[in-house]
Amino acid sequence: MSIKELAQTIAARKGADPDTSWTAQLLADPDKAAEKFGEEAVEAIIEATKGNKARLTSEAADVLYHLLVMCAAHDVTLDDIEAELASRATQSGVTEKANR
Ligand SMILES: N=c1c2ncn([C@@H]3O[C@H](COP(=O)(O)OP(=O)(O)OP(=O)(O)O)[C@@H](O)[C@H]3O)c2ncn1[C@@H]1O[C@H](COP(=O)(O)O)[C@@H](O)[C@H]1O
Repeated sequence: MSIKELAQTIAARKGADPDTSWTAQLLADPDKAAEKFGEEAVEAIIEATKGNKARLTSEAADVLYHLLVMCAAHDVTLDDIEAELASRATQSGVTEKANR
């Protein structure tokens, strides 16, 4: 699944029944979504320092999923994040030229 498809799936869970959807449960509780993101980030750091590639891949997927859910809980979309990244790419190009 692409990150775009994952973000669309998460957005479609807004207002869904929290009893049948983990995503809906987190979207209904933004602080819990933030807490889960923090836990997953720490788990990814631990696997990275252990050098376990398979476990890091799994934890990285958890991090991406929970990051998108946390952002969606605050109405921050993948488009918003991509726009921010695009603006940085432009800024960094300017900085690079200025440093030449
Ligand atoms: N990518 C995910 C995803 N990754 C993790 N999780 C859930 O997040 C919860 C917490 O994950 P953890 O790994 O922390 O689980 P844990 O029990 O703490 O296990 P450990 O890692 O600590 O050992 C679990 O219930 C996982 O099932 C996810 N739940 C949903 N998705 C995606 O979201 C879609 C919609 O899901 P629902 O909202 O559940 O329909 C799914 O089809 C998936 O594509």
